[in-house]
Amino acid sequence: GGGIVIDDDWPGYSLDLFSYPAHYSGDLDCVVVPHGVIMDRTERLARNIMDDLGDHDIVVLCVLKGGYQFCVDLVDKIKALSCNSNRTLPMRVHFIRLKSYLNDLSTEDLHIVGAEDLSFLAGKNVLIVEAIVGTGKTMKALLKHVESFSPKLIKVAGLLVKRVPHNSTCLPDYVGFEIPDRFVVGYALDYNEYFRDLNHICVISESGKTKYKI
Ligand SMILES: Oc1ncnc2c1N=NC2
Repeated sequence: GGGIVIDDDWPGYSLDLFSYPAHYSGDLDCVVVPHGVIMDRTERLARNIMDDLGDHDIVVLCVLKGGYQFCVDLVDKIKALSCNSNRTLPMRVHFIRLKSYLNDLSTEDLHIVGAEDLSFLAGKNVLIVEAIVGTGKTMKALLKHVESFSPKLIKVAGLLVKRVPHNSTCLPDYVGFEIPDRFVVGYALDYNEYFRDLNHICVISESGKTKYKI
């Protein structure tokens, strides 16, 4: 399923109801997903993942940069489950870099850095962890690349899935939230490298886009 569905016409939470860095005041419109809700949803995703993949070595493939916070928290939740159950398994984490955004526009060229040799994936359960899936183009290219190293199976965990026009069918296997097609920042999601130090997932304001435009 698509996780927690946030409708297009939902106005979001007022920033006055939450704590957030003072240096971003005026740069954000609203809070879409508060940090606490992200953590609770991630805890349940961890259980679903363990139910499906918990029988064989897992290699987590963290897609940087935006995915690092979700990956840290998801791996922590999986570890917590592992040490409380007799069914434990070694889990490795590998980091790859996808760069495909300048300002808030997706650029055509997708280059995968740090994924040159993934031969250690052969025969493993691979969990690709990505913060946000839009058109699915990036995800599709990455899946094709990972498949070429013949893993035992590949699953994808996406914290956010954006409802975008002509989005490709490839939806993550584990979805945190389905959100409207608006540019969000926070929880390691950036706009020109800013807002990664924001805990909540928020919609950037027009003045914020102007302020940090490259
Ligand atoms: O909304 C977004 N915010 C940050 N980064 C990305 C987004 N969509 N694709 C990449």
